[in-house]
Amino acid sequence: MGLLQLLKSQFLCQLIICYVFLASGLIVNLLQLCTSPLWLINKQLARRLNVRLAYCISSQMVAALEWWSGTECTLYTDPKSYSLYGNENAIVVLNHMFEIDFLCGWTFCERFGVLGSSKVLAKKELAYVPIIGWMWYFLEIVFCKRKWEEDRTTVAQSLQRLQDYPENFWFLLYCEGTRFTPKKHQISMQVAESKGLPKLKYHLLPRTKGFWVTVQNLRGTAAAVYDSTLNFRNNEVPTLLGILNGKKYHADLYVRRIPLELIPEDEAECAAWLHKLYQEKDSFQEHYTETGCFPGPIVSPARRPWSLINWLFWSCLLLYPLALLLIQLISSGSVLTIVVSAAICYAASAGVRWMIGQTEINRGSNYGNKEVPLNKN
Ligand SMILES: CCCCC/C=C\C/C=C\CCCCCCCC(=O)SCCNC(=O)CCNC(=O)[C@H](O)C(C)(C)COP(=O)(O)OP(=O)(O)OC[C@H]1O[C@@H](n2cnc3c(N)ncnc32)[C@H](O)[C@@H]1OP(=O)(O)O
Ligand SMILES: CCCCCCCCCCCCCCCCCC(=O)OC[C@@H](O)COP(=O)(O)O
Repeated sequence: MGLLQLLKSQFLCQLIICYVFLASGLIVNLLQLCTSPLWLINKQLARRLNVRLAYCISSQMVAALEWWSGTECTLYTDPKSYSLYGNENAIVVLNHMFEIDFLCGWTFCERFGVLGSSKVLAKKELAYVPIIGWMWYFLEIVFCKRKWEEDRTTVAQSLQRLQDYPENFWFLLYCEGTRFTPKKHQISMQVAESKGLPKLKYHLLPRTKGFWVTVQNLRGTAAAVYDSTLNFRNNEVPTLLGILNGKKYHADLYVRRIPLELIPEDEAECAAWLHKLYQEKDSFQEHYTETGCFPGPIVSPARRPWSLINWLFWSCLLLYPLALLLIQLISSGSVLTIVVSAAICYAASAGVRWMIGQTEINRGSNYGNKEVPLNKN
């Protein structure tokens, strides 16, 4: 292990990174809150400001992936489509198998200049995660309860609000609705069987309603669906804790651009189209397992310095007062102040650990875990 790698694996370094993330995140959340009156006066300006403020938070996590862990991300795509990435609105359909798949998604957003504005159809529980969830509120992220009776109107309304969004955005949709586990896979394949659909090996059966409602409400707003399939080299199982430890991974992403006009408007036909798409995605994963690469040419965009610059900016801004505070604390010699400060540090690190826990599959929800009564036709 090299000296740098040893340094990266030190708890103190990770604590400092988390402190910068936490403190800057709360400052940004506060600034976002201050933009509230602006929404009434100049909504488009408020949106543009929030895109930049959100970038300050999400790009720190991207910097951790790209610059701290040195994780490499390779893009397999058609060079003709490549020039359109970042220059149009798009719906991104991604497989949901890895704890850091959202972070790899963010990395590609960063490389194509749409990180601050990118959106997702997210489970409601994530809205309450401090910093990220609060940031999403100001980004007009679409939340769902994963209860169609309630979601059908709220999701459609939230999507319609994006029709005049002033910046290009990518809208991420995990059609599987939850992360892959062997049990969820087994149950969803029972559902597939009962519906007469072919079995999938690497994906859960996609939930089609969210896709249909998204496509219908973003017609005329988004130009295409980016069908994206992600995998990691050497059967790695990447985690956010691994990233913080400085572990380097290698992500491969295969993206196909599908113009929105090609997607059927009728709900049943749209659902059948999505099922076919997932069968194709499954075959790409099979190809990856067998050959170690996706089909198609590699056109990888280089990482940009902005996420690193943003990170260094916040680190300089926040580490200096922290150092002063520590010096004052130690020189004060007050046991009570030291104990209280240690307790605050402990609470903050427990809070960050809880946030990291939100990304862990073994702490995931029970959605898709329950056997459903099947009507075999
Ligand atoms: C490459 C570049 C990347 C770019 C990245 C861009 C942006 C990044 C931005 C942000 C990154 C942050 C990432 C944060 C991640 C957070 C993500 C999440 O929170 S994922 C969870 C929430 N999202 C979804 O669930 C979306 C998919 N779900 C749907 O679309 C659902 O339909 C729904 C709208 C949520 C409604 O769900 P509900 O369960 O109520 O209804 P359904 O109709 O779906 O379910 C009933 C239906 O399903 C059948 N069924 C039953 N059991 C199963 C099962 N186990 N598997 C599959 N199907 C099942 C059942 O028979 C019913 O069938 P039918 O429709 O025929 O009646
Ligand atoms: C600079 C780096 C500092 C890092 C330290 C702090 C890290 C804090 C990280 C908080 C991240 C919170 C964002 C959570 C995004 C989780 C995405 C996700 O994958 O959600 C799962 C859902 O899709 C499905 O849920 P399940 O039904 O599988 O359950």
